[in-house]
Amino acid sequence: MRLEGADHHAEGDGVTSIISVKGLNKTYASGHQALKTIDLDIRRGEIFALLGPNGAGKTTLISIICGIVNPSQGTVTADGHDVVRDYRAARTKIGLVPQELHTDAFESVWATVSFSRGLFGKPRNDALIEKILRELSLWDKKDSKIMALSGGMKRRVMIAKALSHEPTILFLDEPTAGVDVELRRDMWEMVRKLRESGVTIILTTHYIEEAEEMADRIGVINKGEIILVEDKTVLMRKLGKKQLTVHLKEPLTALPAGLVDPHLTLANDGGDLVYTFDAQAEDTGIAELLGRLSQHGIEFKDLKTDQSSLEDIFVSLVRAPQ
Ligand SMILES: Nc1ncnc2c1ncn2[C@@H]1O[C@H](COP(=O)(O)OP(=O)(O)OP(=O)(O)O)[C@@H](O)[C@H]1O
Repeated sequence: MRLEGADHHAEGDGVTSIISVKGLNKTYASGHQALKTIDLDIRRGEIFALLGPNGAGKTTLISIICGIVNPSQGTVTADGHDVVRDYRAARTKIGLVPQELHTDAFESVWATVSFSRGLFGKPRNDALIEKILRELSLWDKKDSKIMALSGGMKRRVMIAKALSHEPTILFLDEPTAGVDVELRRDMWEMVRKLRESGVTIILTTHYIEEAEEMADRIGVINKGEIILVEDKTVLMRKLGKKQLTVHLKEPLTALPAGLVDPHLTLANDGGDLVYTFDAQAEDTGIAELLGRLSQHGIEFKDLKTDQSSLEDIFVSLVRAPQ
């Protein structure tokens, strides 16, 4: 679907940013500092995945951008509007799909979605609601009561509601939590279609595979700080390691002295030698390793290489001492 409002705001370096977060701090009344000086730009038209362990501050950050929680310090603009000073204008640019599905179970899909548009003070637009429902494969359910829908359909209704006032920014908080694999793939497809229509999408997820599959850029938040923002492909190239597993003919109880190397470990009760190397390096060291194995009379049955996943990268990032 084509949504309006594609006016551009320069980010300075030529890339246009739709959300700009500057010096954002949040300390709750309890004294807990949930966000520590966050600076973040979301580019217009991208799918941005925000990853972080439980309690890292994802919900706090999203809630501030959506104007639900007030910042202690700093500023946020959403599509050119300050989210505090210009709350109403900023809020109309944003659609939020929360994790919990709370809609009136007794209402029809049509009524739920069109009522939501009205809440933003937008005039009735049946053609638009029809378009949204068709895009989300909900059109034949338009007269169904929400309670009669499957979990996957209810989620679509939440997305339709969030899109009903034609936002340019869509937040999806854990869009596929508790959804089965097939539905998850459908959801990914739908999110891609939305992006093609010009909506900027920010999603939080616990399924790293989801970020790996969908995101253009990835931000990692840990203990209230953004510790990394990077293009997904660059991130995986830069931080990704490869592993070569050598399945040995005869298991080893220990590495021979001449083979001791920080990149080499024994696994699988001595049946495998695991060599970790930098896939980007000019010389991976594999040829030399195989030479050394033959010098020590170590024979192998098979070789296998694996690329570390985004999950491995994420775990190593949030575990690293800050
Ligand atoms: N209203 C509040 N008052 C006090 N502390 C809060 C409040 N809301 C959140 N926190 C605390 O702020 C920190 C960040 O919470 P937040 O919900 O933003 O994290 P999160 O990354 O979204 O976590 P999750 O993945 O578990 O939803 C946590 O330590 C949380 O306990």
